Amino acid sequence: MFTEQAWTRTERLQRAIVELPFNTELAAGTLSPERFRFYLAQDARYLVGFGRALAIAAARADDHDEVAFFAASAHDAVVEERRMHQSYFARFGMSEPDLAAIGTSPTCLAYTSYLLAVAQTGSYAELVAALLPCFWVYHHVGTDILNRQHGENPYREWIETYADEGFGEAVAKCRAAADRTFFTVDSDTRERMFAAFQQATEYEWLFWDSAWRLETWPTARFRN
Ligand SMILES: Cc1ncc(CO)c(N)n1
Repeated sequence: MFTEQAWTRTERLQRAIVELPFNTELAAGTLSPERFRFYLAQDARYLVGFGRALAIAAARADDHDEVAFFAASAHDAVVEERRMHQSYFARFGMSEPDLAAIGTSPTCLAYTSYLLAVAQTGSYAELVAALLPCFWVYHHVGTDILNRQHGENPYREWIETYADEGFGEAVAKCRAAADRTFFTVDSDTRERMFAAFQQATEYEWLFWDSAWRLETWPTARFRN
C-alpha cells in the first residue's frame, strides 16, 4: 500500500507538525489573533490554488470516481475559501483592505506553485500523491487538536472543520485514489509518488511555521 508506507516514511515530520508552536497554541486557544489573521489571509489564497490543482486532477483522472472526487473537492476548496472570507474574516476583525495589506508569503506562493507545477507537468500518480497531504495532514492535525480540547477556545470552529467526519471521508477517498494509482504505475513513478508526498508534507510544516513567523519577503523593502 502506498499510503501506509508514505505515512511511515514521514512519521517524524508528522509528529513535528503537531508539535509546532502554531498548532500547540491553537490547541490551547492562546494563539495571537495577529498570527491567526495572517494564517487566514495566506490560507484563503492557498485554497484557490489548491482548488485549481484539484480541478486539474479531476480532468486528468482515469477513474470516474476520482473525477467526481477531485471535482467535488475543487468546488469545496473554493466554497471554503468564500466561507472563510464571509465568516472568519468578520469574526477576526479583517476588512478587505486589511487582507490586501497582508502580502502572499513566500511559503504560500511556493506551496501553491508547487501543486500547480505538478498538476501541469507531473504524472497523474504524482499529482494525487502531492494532493494527499493537503487532506490527510490537515485532518490529522485537526483531530489531534480536537482531542486536546477542554473548555472554551476561540479557534474551535476552525478546529472542528478539519476534524470533521466529512473531511475524514475526503481523506479516505484521496487515500483510495493514491493506493489504486500506485498499483498501476512503474517503480520510478512509485518513487516519485513518495517524493511528492514528502514534499507536500514539508510544505504543510512550512505553512504553519511561516504563519507563526508572520513570514514576509526580505525583498519587500526594495519595493516602490
Ligand atoms: C495549507 C493548507 N493545507 C491543507 C488545507 C486543507 O484544505 C488547508 N486549508 N490549508
